[in-house]
Amino acid sequence: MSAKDLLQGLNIYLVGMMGSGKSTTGTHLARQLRYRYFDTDSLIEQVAGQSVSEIFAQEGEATFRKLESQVLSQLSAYQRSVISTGGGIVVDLNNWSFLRYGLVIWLDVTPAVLIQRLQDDESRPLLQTDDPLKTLQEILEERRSRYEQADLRIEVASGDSPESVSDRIIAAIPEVLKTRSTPPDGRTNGTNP
Ligand SMILES: Nc1ncnc2c1ncn2[C@@H]1O[C@H](COP(=O)(O)OP(=O)(O)OP(=O)(O)O)[C@@H](O)[C@H]1O
Ligand SMILES: O=C(O)C1=C[C@@H](O)[C@@H](O)[C@H](O)C1
Ligand SMILES: [Mg+2]
Repeated sequence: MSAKDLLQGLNIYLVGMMGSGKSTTGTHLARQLRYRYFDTDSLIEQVAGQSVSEIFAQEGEATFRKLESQVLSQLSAYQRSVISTGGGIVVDLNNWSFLRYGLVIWLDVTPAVLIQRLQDDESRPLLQTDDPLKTLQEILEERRSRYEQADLRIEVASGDSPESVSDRIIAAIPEVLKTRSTPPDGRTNGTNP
């Protein structure tokens, strides 16, 4: 049976640090699985009528996080969707009750690779610091235990293309589904962090 058939419509949530490739890989993965594709950052921008950076600057991070949780809760009503999340979605423990509706996949990328991808990118408000590499290292250490709650961890090296990452996710799905139990209400038994 194919990964798509085995999934039976289960959503896939991509989590990981900013720049880990959630949005880029997510579009490939959705295409390969013939799933819908959603990106929580893009949906927040549509709802707010502002960019992520503008929301952080004008409303503050707390407002952004509230919008992020709202968007995530609404997405859990869907099936057959790949959902690329914002890098910080794993921090609020309440968000895990929604992430657990699907299969949670952590794209694990080292800060050294992340910085190569993001160094000229001004669209990540949390990285507008004097030492973005150090900031990435600190944020990763703060969040690592949350990312580790994912059903699957995919280590991504600097030469791995988004297509190859998507292929590896699809190849791993049968094994991950075997170890993931589903109670009668359709939600998973995963232990929240
Ligand atoms: N596997 C890859 N190899 C090389 N470059 C990549 C890869 N995946 C993503 N990139 C590049 O890295 C940058 C960040 O990728 P992307 O926006 O997908 O990250 P993200 O995880 O969605 O970040 P954020 O949490 O900020 O939304 C983009 O310029 C993208 O083209
Ligand atoms: O890691 C983070 O906290 C963030 C990642 C991005 O996806 C955006 O959600 C925003 O820039 C914050
Ligand atoms: Mg993204």
